[in-house]
Amino acid sequence: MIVVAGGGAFGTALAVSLAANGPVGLWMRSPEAAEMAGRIRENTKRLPGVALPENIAVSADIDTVFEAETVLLALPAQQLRSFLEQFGERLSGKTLVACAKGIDVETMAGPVTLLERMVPDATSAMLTGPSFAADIARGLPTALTIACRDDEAGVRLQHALTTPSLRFYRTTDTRGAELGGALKNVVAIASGACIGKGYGDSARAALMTRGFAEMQRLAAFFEAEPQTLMGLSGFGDLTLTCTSELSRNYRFGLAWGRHEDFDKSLTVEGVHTALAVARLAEKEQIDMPITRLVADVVNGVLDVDDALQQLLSRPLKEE
Ligand SMILES: NC(=O)C1=CN([C@@H]2O[C@H](COP(=O)(O)OP(=O)(O)OC[C@H]3O[C@@H](n4cnc5c(N)ncnc54)[C@H](OP(=O)(O)O)[C@@H]3O)[C@@H](O)[C@H]2O)C=CC1
Ligand SMILES: O=C(CO)COP(=O)(O)O
Repeated sequence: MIVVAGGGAFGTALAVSLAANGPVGLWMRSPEAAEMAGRIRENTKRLPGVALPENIAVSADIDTVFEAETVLLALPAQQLRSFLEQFGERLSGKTLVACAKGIDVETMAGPVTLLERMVPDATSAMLTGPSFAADIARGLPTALTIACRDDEAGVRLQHALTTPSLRFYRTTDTRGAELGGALKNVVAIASGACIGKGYGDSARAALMTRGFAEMQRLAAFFEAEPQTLMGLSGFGDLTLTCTSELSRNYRFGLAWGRHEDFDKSLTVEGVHTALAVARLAEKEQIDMPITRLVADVVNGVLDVDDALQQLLSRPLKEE
């Protein structure tokens, strides 16, 4: 049986979709939340309004994760390392699929890299691509990427995870998949700020394009395949996240641009990823001005208005 570890919006939505194929487990860390979701068949805190099919077994017992052959790890990127520190040994030999989009601030590693380092004898993969939990849970058509270095395991996962509404494309380029998924969140914050500030759609298109150039530069440094960045996990997710108010990263940027508060309990992966990538880019001398400015605003070194102005007044150069 497949077990989804992490009962947030995304984990719950994936479990709902996978339930169309057969029984699936959903592990939540909170016994109270698991008990309630199991009883009323709804995850009211993280994915309200979506009924949980009867063949989803909701549990807070971590043994249900250890008993599964395939585990989808649907935790925020900054939580994955501590989860693996705690439980990694019990996950060896399994197929582990990271569903987080971000770069760990402490180690500057993406989710698959963390899995490979911390559970070396597992088969590590990543599920990514343009997809809102709300859309998946409603059964709307969604195309995703499954990235796995071991292509045979990738084929198995592609078939096991495909449902009538979720369609998986496959790649062995895990590095490109994790970088695209992480970096698009940073550009989405900048895009939200641009719209929130009232700079308009043309300015956003420019930001998205220059942001994509940054993503490609970092990916090239890590020898990721250029076509991965052009695909669902890069360009596809960048487009979705920079243009939809369903995105928390985009809405966080909108609030920045409007000088409004933002709900701190929401997961906004781009904030931490901007800090990690800005440090990495500085260390490796990679030109990533949008990421740098988002990180400067996060760190309180610049205010949003100054950051956007700096972007607009960069030296003239070739495209
Ligand atoms: N939501 C979406 O549309 C999409 C999300 N993603 C990615 O999925 C990842 C998760 O996001 P999402 O589900 O939306 O986030 P949510 O904020 O909805 O939920 C995060 C979940 O992780 C749980 N959690 C946090 N830390 C731990 C831990 N140490 N051990 C166990 N559980 C933990 C939380 O538990 P608790 O409730 O107890 O706090 C919560 O249920 C992110 O990387 C995101 O980028 C990818 C595509 C779409
Ligand atoms: O990754 C996502 C869409 O593909 C979800 O975006 P947010 O995390 O910004 O809500």
